[in-house]
Amino acid sequence: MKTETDNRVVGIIGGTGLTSLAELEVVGRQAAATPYGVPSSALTRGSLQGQSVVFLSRHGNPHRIPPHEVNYRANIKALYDAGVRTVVGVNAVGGIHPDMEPACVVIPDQIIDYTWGRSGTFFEGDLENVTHIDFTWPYDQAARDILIQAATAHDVAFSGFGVYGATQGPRLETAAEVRRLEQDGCDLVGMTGMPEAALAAELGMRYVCLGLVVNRAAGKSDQVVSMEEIEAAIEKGMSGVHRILEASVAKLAALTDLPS
Ligand SMILES: CSC[C@H]1O[C@H](OP(=O)(O)O)[C@H](O)[C@@H]1O
Ligand code: HPA
Repeated sequence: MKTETDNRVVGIIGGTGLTSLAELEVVGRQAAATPYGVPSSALTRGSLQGQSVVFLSRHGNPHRIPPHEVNYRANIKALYDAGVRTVVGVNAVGGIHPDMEPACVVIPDQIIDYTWGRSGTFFEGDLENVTHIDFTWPYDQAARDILIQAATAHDVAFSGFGVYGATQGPRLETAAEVRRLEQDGCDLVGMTGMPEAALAAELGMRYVCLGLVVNRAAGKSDQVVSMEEIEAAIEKGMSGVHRILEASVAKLAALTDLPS
């Protein structure tokens, strides 16, 4: 597996419902190691629509690692070391905004972090300079535009905006917690968006979230959240995620100027 820097390699982090990428023409698998430990899964390098891609399964393959125990630093550093400079984080999310119905794709533009106790920075220890990265726009706008164009061109129902509320999990939220998230301005809720996005930014990588709404958030429908509902939405909506990924990877790789 190549390890030199290659801006043209796109990293895809699969989440719930995406532990592997069946359409990837696999050329190699690497059990990577980093100073922060081992990533959640082996890195799978392959070709997607002719584009060089590295795939990593956030919760492991099979899915065994809960959101609060994911080694986000190892995942991002392993992708970086594999030459990835643009990352698509695929996330299952709960819909808070009325338009965010199950099986709808969402490409958020903002995030609020409610997680705690996670190792959320590469800047620690004996540093010569304390570093405070700019994080005004957590998701890369050029990459967002590419995903939005792909969703439009391929007739995938999507929302091209939204504030992702990142909660600690692994339990789902109470209805009151979701009301508070809504009052804070959150449109969708998930458990893994942070610190993943911030760590990618710390390493100067482009990062974008491709969300799939798998349930209405707690208290936002007549029913409580069930795994059956979530599995049905994944079954229905994941094909749209695959279509967007296939249509986007080459364009994402062509984004050469990395964010500062
Ligand atoms: C009830 S599913 C919750 C699980 O799904 C999401 O994971 P991911 O973002 O990796 O797709 C959510 O964050 C939770 O980890
Ligand atoms: O409702 C939710 N809350 C938090 N994380 C989630 N991931 C999928 N659905 C949800």
